Amino acid sequence: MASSLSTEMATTFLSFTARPQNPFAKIRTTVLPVLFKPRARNLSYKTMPSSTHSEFIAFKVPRPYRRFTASASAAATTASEDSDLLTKIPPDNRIPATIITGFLGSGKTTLLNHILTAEHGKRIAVIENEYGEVDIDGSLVAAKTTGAEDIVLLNNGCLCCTVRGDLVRMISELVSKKKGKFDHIVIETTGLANPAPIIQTFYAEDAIFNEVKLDGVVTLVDAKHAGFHLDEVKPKGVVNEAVEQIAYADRIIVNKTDLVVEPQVASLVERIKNINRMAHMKRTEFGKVDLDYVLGIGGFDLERIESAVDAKEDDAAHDRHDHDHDHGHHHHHHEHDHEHEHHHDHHSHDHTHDPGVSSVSIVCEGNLDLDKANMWLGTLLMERSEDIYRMKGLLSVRGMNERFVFQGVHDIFQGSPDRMWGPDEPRVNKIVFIGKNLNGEELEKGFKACLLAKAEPNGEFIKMTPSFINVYYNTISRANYTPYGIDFDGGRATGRFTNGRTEADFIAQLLGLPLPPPSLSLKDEQ
Ligand SMILES: Nc1nc2c(ncn2[C@@H]2O[C@H](COP(=O)(O)OP(=O)(O)OP(=O)(O)O)[C@@H](O)[C@H]2O)c(=O)[nH]1
Repeated sequence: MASSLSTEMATTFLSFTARPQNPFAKIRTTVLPVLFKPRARNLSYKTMPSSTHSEFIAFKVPRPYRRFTASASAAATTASEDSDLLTKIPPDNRIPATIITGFLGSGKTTLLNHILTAEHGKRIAVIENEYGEVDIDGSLVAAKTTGAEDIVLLNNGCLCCTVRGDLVRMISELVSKKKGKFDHIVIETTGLANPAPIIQTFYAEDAIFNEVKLDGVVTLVDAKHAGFHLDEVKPKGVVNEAVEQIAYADRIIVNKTDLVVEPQVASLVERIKNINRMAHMKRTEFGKVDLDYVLGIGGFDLERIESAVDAKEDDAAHDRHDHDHDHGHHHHHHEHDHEHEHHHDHHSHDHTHDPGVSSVSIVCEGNLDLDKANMWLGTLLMERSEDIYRMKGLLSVRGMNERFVFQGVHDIFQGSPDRMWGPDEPRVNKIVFIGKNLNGEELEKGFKACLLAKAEPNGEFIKMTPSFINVYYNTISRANYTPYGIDFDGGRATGRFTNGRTEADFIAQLLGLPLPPPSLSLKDEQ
């Protein structure tokens, strides 16, 4: 039972990968729509009209997509063996793509050249985005003889704005014409690019999503000039690209360290950490890093989540109250630290003077109630998806023997089961949020409210009153699967959110009426 249940959860979580047609669209959530949009069973992908107040997407993901959202773990495959769903998760064979970003002059092209000239045996296709009519960087990038199969230039606009469509076309063309001839795509953005829309392109566009997976975002930071750009106060509504580029990074390279003294680098590093605790950071001169530091990062980078959270805990232990007002801003820079029940429970929150962009991490032991988590996350994304730049985490879900890992970029949410929890391993949830004006206490409170009471053992199902019946909606909580209905006549899961008969069934029996039909058998006109 546990394994079919976990498969079902996994399937539903996997299908949370929403790919809105317009990544700039204000709010779209991958979670809540399921509660709002009934009868979506025949849709492969549907967006409600944008004129309605809620731009929800409801979709039932067709099988082929599942393979792409899962980083198929052995555990997931094993767990699915006796299920009619996800019986086998094929390996993710999509072509990895790396985005190299960073402010003007930070060393992107230098790093790219390093990648192209190094020995790594990979055949790399490069997409170079140069803003302006004349292709300057193109001629600076190591030529084709270096091993890059293709260097494609997009030089009539910025990738994140005007030429996003070109990027989609270019990647599609690369894939359709040259598939098999290269192993990796590297995209260098302009120095003024906001990475968010570029990242979203990898999820939002079917043509790309089905063939290419985003491997990671690498951000170069100029050790000498970054502070100045981070300080820059932009007009209301205008993003500070330097901050955004750091916030979305999976890897941060603090470059040009030869131009500054150590304390300057150290203070910049601290500042970067306040914006993004999740990314791994390295200091370099002329972008000289090991190539596996920038290529082959892998979407979830779980180790990073764990170490980000752990490092944060260490920091918090050493420095419970850290007040820092160095730029005359009235930001209350402080650490919140809450010890709850035992030492694992902790969240931390950094406020910085960098337009309110900061990281929040939550660590707490316990098992999640999926209905509650679904609702909480859905509501959170509905209300705050614009401000939540990135989130990553690993969760302990009731009834699921595997760790559930997820990541999100604004309203895009993607997750899959990971390895099994160890027999004696504490089931600790770890989440990191990066975003604007995050309230750590509120996030922690919301998350903790989704945990089961400690008395409820993992995997035990409690008789539930059917507050709603949920079969066709794309949600984690399905009433048409075991163990629901185990006490019903014939032990069938009938779409009743209960072990057996519902109040309506009892009333029907008392009145001598046939039992109300389970929602599974409802026709549209019913
Ligand atoms: N001193 C020093 N110079 C560097 C380093 N890395 C790159 N440079 C130089 O800095 C200048 C800009 O480097 P690029 O690699 O072109 O930077 P970029 O980020 O591609 O620049 P844009 O395309 O303008 O955004 C070049 O002259 C590089 O040689 C470094 O670590 N130290």
